[in-house]
Amino acid sequence: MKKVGIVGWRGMVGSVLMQRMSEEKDFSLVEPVFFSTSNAGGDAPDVPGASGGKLQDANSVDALRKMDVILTCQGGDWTTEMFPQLRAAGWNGYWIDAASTLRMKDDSVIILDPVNLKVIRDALAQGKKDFIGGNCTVSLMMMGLNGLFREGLIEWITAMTYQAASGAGAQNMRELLAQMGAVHDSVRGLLADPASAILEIDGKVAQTMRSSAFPTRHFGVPLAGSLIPWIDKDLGNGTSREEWKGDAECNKILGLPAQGEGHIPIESLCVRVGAMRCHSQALTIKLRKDVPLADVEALIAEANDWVKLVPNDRESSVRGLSPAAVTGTMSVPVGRLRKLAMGPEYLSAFTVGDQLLWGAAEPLRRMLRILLD
Ligand SMILES: NC(=O)C1=CN([C@@H]2O[C@H](COP(=O)(O)OP(=O)(O)OC[C@H]3O[C@@H](n4cnc5c(N)ncnc54)[C@H](OP(=O)(O)O)[C@@H]3O)[C@@H](O)[C@H]2O)C=CC1
Ligand SMILES: N[C@@H](CC(=O)OP(=O)(O)O)C(=O)O
Repeated sequence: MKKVGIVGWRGMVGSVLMQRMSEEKDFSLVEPVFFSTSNAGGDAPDVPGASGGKLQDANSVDALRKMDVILTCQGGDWTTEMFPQLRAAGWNGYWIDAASTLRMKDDSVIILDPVNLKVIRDALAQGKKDFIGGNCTVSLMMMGLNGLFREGLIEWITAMTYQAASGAGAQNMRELLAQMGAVHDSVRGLLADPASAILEIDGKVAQTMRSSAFPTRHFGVPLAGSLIPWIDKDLGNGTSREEWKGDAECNKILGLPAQGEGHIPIESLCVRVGAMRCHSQALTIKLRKDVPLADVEALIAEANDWVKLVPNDRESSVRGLSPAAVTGTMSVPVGRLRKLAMGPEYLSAFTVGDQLLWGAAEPLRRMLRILLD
């Protein structure tokens, strides 16, 4: 059995990964070895098929190099620190990672097997060893539009995103809830009185959100009752790093060139909203040709086991196409599909997905399964 070193298992993405690996009985197929950056020597978690044992030191090259596979959700800083040391020490195992650090390196493959299994298999055949999970927004968009990508029908895309607090980390999810609570607390009395004036309530809410006592340590600004129209670093050219990833990662996942012929331009405007762990995206798609809407729907619906076509009517959309409906599930609904007034090649779509499942943990555990096949 392959020795699989699992790093970052108690973090937010790691916990979801552990959950999914348990559900799918992945632990019984490998010899799992758990690592910690903070508690080496402590008790390893109990998992089906491998109980007991002690946590190994995630900062020890000697301990890590005994592994056949390293599966990490520990974060980019740890990858930056440990990955080069391990490879320099001659370690030749498989590296499966959630962090963005190595995604765009020539030697690495961005993994999303329902979309790019061929790219992954070709890379394995070439002896590549570094397999990196994609950005959550990109992976979810590609799961939803899998059928159109597969048929080569997409000329370009613009994505307007509505990204959940979880994408910024566990502390940010907590802060969003603290902000919601602070807003509610500020008008609790007025809300209890049915005769109170809505403009007074609204004024108090605005005052609370703008006050220095409002909990904004992690987001920097209010998110509850508001939104944040910037995610990740400022690249200095009017785009955010999150927006840059849309184009760069999507093309790399598909094995397409970074620019020029064959490249699919993808423009984004990425926005943080007060959802917990589901990213949503409004997409405008330019098709390479006029394809009947019924054919587009069929291609989307049949592309993989998780995409779900939502009829473009009010009731189906508000019930089935929201973070509240999708959170904690593997489903990637796609709806609001219609041709646009700009011409028969222009299509609108809206998609939602859990950014900790298909957006982060799931592609990693599936990559491990591919290695075990
Ligand atoms: N958040 C997201 O949406 C996504 C994240 N990723 C990537 O995944 C990586 C990990 O992200 P994420 O899971 O959010 O990181 P977390 O901060 O939740 O966890 C990372 C590590 O922090 C340590 N830690 C310290 N205190 C705690 C605590 N109280 N509870 C749990 N862990 C703690 C743990 O290491 P130890 O046990 O060694 O102390 C843990 O493995 C990042 O590289 C990120 O870029 C990728 C896609 C999406
Ligand atoms: N940046 C994403 C989350 C994330 O971790 O992305 P990446 O894996 O590309 O760093 C978000 O905030 O929603």
